[in-house]
Amino acid sequence: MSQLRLYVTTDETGAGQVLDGLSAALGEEPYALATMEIDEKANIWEASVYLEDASEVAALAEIFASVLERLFGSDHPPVEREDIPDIDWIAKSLEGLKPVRAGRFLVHGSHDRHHVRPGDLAIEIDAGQAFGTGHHGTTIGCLEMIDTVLKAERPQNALDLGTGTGVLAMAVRMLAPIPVLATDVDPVAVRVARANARLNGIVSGVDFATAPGFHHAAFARAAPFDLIIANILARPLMKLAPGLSQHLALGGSVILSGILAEQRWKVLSAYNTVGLRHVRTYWRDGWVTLLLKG
Ligand SMILES: C[S@@+](CC[C@H](N)C(=O)[O-])C[C@H]1O[C@@H](n2cnc3c(N)ncnc32)[C@H](O)[C@@H]1O
Repeated sequence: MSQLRLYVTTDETGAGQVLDGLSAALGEEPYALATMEIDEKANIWEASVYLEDASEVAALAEIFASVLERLFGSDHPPVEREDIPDIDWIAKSLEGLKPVRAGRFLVHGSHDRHHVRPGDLAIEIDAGQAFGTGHHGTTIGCLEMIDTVLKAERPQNALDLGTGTGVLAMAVRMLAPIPVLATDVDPVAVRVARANARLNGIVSGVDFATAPGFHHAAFARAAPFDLIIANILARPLMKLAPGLSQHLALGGSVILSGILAEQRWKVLSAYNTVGLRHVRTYWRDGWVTLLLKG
């Protein structure tokens, strides 16, 4: 809904007096809409009232003028009007999300399609109800690690545990035409991931399932996995270590993220216990992404 602003420009004392006067005249509730706009450098003080219903503007302007007359006499500064256009705040916040490069991938919002260059593996994701726009250090770490692993290996299938927006499952699928199982404990994330895959032209090859950990029939059907990626937090990752190793093919690769640098030894120890060895670490913004081998 667009807004209107009625305001008067005075000095600091005057603006304070006008706000007090408006407060008394309008009562408690509308006063919530009365504010002070200050440009201290230019010494401009504006007492304003915002309203959303244009039909109230004449009545409000009259009240405003009577407050000014009482304070400053008939020669008071004029009440001015500003029409404030509608702003799509969601679109505005998306504009702030710049495209992210990680490995050969470019993760971008729909507003940034023009940044895609020939040769980019472009993944389009708009910020929404699931984690994974590509901006977090853990997602970037996983994308870098996926790129590294798929340059060196040819896995026959993959699991993306905690898929969020589906960004990692899509990344795998863009580099390797293999079946991918993408799961999340959150049904909303699964719905978002499925929609994102379709938006990116991935209409087959990725199975989505809502599941906490490994509790879903889809795992039994698809396991063992040659590549498992899990960007969850350190504590759940440690709990998932036995289940994860049971679903990993012999010699398979595991990418783990969501781990703060200081937590990495505990996570590595939990995975050493189930027979995985550490191969590589990627650091980003205080987060680490680990590559392990079964
Ligand atoms: C940090 S986000 C990662 C999203 C995306 N994979 C990425 O890398 O940007 C973690 C996701 O894991 C999901 N999750 C957390 N615990 C889980 C569990 N035990 N089993 C499956 N998914 C889980 C959360 O709902 C969330 O969507």
